Formats: sequence, structure tokens, C-alpha cells
Amino acid sequence: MIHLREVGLRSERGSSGVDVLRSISFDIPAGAFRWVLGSSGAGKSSLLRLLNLSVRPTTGTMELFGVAVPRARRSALAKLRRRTGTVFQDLRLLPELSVFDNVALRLRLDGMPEDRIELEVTEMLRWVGLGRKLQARPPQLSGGEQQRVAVARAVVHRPPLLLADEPTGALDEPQAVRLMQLFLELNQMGSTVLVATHNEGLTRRFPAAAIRLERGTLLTDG
Ligand SMILES: Nc1ncnc2c1ncn2[C@@H]1O[C@H](COP(=O)(O)OP(=O)(O)OP(=O)(O)O)[C@@H](O)[C@H]1O
Repeated sequence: MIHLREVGLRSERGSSGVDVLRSISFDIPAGAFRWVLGSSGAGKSSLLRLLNLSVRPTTGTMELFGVAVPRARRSALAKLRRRTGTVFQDLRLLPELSVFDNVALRLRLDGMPEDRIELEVTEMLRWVGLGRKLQARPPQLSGGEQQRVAVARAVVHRPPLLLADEPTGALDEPQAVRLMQLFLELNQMGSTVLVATHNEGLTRRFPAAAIRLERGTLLTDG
């Protein structure tokens, strides 16, 4: 359900371009779990940005949920975005909104009734251990707590595609393991899950196939 063929991504930096990703081809079946591995600067975040449609491939073809992305209509892309949850490396929480409202935002945009939102968001935030912080604002939280809000926001609508960019960077080992269990639960319910990480302890503890990048090229897939 994710097909990439010869995908390249070139970013303009000053007057010269940089090949951030080069000739990437792989297929990931629906419902799979993949680690996304590689040293700093290898292109992991860039690959996830392509898959969550923040950027478009410069070359090659990409198909998500049967939609050929470079040619798709805006409405098809909007639908794809709604089916995707992303944990951004820089979190991107809205500092002026409460923890509850940060997580509820997506469900409100989808038109879910407010009483159901109340239940879903509260349960999700309890699950990540933030049941007592519903009304706090992100700047009042620790880095690890903010990261858990970002995870709750990404998974609260049970997206068919979850993309997580270094989601455990600010967490201690037990919290990281707990979040992985949440991701694997989502995966077992049928979501396709990609997690980019440097955390080797975690990849050893949860062995799974990996997309391994090095300086913008694919080393192994599987
Ligand atoms: N918008 C951009 N303009 C120019 N270069 C970019 C841009 N985005 C990323 N790059 C470059 O592309 C390369 C890959 O970056 P990327 O953030 O995808 O790596 P990463 O594997 O996620 O690294 P890290 O593990 O440190 O987060 C880096 O050399 C980076 O400097």
C-alpha cells in the first residue's frame, strides 16, 4: 500500500540544490511495521515528510493507499492526510491550547460529536500517563510529557498510517517501551506504522523489518 519507485527529493539550499533522497524504491504492505534507521542526516525525516505529504517527490513515483501522489487531486490528498498520523521530531504542539485541546483538534476537524471527543481524548491522554494534565498548556510540561501529548495527538483518530519521527527521544526507557506498545497495538489493529529512531535499545527489544538509509540512499528494505 506504500509504493515508491526511484523517488528523489531535492532541496534548494542557497543557490545550490541538495539531493536529500536519491532513487528510493520500496513497497510496504498495508498493516506492516517498519523501523526507519540511519545515522543523523541520512534522510529519515525527509522520507517521513514525503509520506505525510509535507513535500512532494522531485523525481519518481509514489503511491499511498492506491493514490498516485504526484498526480492526485487536492481532495484526494486531503483525504490521505486525514488517514495519516504524524509524530513530528519537533512536536509542533500549539502552545496556547490546553493538552486536551491539542489532542481534540483533529477529531473536531473531522466533525466528531463533542461528548465522544471528551471520552476518546481523556482515555488517550490517560493511556500516555497525562490524565492529570488535561488542562495544562504544553510550555508548562516537561520534554517527555510534551512528546507524549504529540503521540496522543497522532494516534487519537486511529490512523491507517502512523509516521513517528524519533518519538521516544525525550523519554526514559519504561516510557519508550510503553509508547512502542501503543504503536504495536495500533499496528495489530491494522495500521501501517513507520518509526524513525536512533534508539538501538528499542530496536533490539522490538525486532522488526527496517528501512535503512545512508546519505539519502536506501541500504536495505526488510
Ligand atoms: N529543507 C532542506 N533544505 C536543504 N537541506 C535539507 C533540507 N531538509 C533536509 N536537508 C538535508 O537533508 C539531509 C537529510 O536530513 P533529514 O532531516 O531527513 O535526516 P535525518 O536522517 O532525519 O537526521 P536526524 O536523525 O538527525 O533527524 C541532511 O543533510 C539535511 O541537512
